Amino acid sequence: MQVLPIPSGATTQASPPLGRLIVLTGPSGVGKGTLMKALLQRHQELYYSISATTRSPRPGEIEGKSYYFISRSKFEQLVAQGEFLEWAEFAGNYYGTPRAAVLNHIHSGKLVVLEIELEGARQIRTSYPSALNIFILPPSFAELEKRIRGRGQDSDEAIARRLNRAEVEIAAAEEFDIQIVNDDFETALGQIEQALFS
Ligand SMILES: Nc1ncnc2c1ncn2[C@@H]1O[C@H](COP(=O)(O)OP(=O)(O)OP(=O)(O)O)[C@@H](O)[C@H]1O
Ligand SMILES: Nc1nc2c(ncn2[C@@H]2O[C@H](COP(=O)(O)O)[C@@H](O)[C@H]2O)c(=O)[nH]1
Repeated sequence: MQVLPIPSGATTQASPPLGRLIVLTGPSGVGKGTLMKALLQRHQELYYSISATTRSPRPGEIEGKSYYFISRSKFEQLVAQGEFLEWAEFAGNYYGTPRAAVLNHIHSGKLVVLEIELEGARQIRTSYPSALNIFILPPSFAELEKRIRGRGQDSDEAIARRLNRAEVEIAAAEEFDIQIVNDDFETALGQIEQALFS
């Protein structure tokens, strides 16, 4: 399995600095996407990997910007072709990180950020030990449920599936390099910035 090199800190003209893979994971509804959006607004040098999914678009989501929305058969074909860096089934749909774009940006020296669920984050941790893995926690389970419901974009059934899965995901937080509680938004964002840039 291919392992991404870690930036050495020492750079020469012959070998430009290599980028790094950053993974943001945590339960659905904890605020990963909102944190990611704010991070990308503040740091335009970051490259955000757009995932492929078999989930239907939510109102306002844009093809090629929010996700690449594809059929299950197309997704399975891409899996068979080795086109994903990682992939997983979550709450009844497939999600995956397109491999080529991520590797190209890493090799051109970018910090590449992924926002993915637990199983995919575990795959990245195994395949790319040099990746920085950040786990986002809610201040409480009740607040997590409030946020998922308040988002108002999933059916009751989808919310129930996500909350069931959230218990398993939260129990895995310590597997990752850094744990950040997204209680006060600006504090959590500052902690992510500190992890990335200091
Ligand atoms: N610190 C915070 N305090 C209160 N609400 C928050 C906070 N951070 C995010 N939220 C809200 O929580 C809801 C869920 O956030 P978001 O969609 O970013 O979660 P997510 O982890 O990306 O979910 P998913 O993994 O399902 O995509 C949104 O309505 C968002 O505005
Ligand atoms: N393993 C992967 N998980 C991904 C990817 N893209 C998004 N996700 C995660 O899926 C859930 C559900 O997302 P939603 O948009 O339906 O709410 C959430 O935890 C995302 O972070 C991916 O490429 N691989």
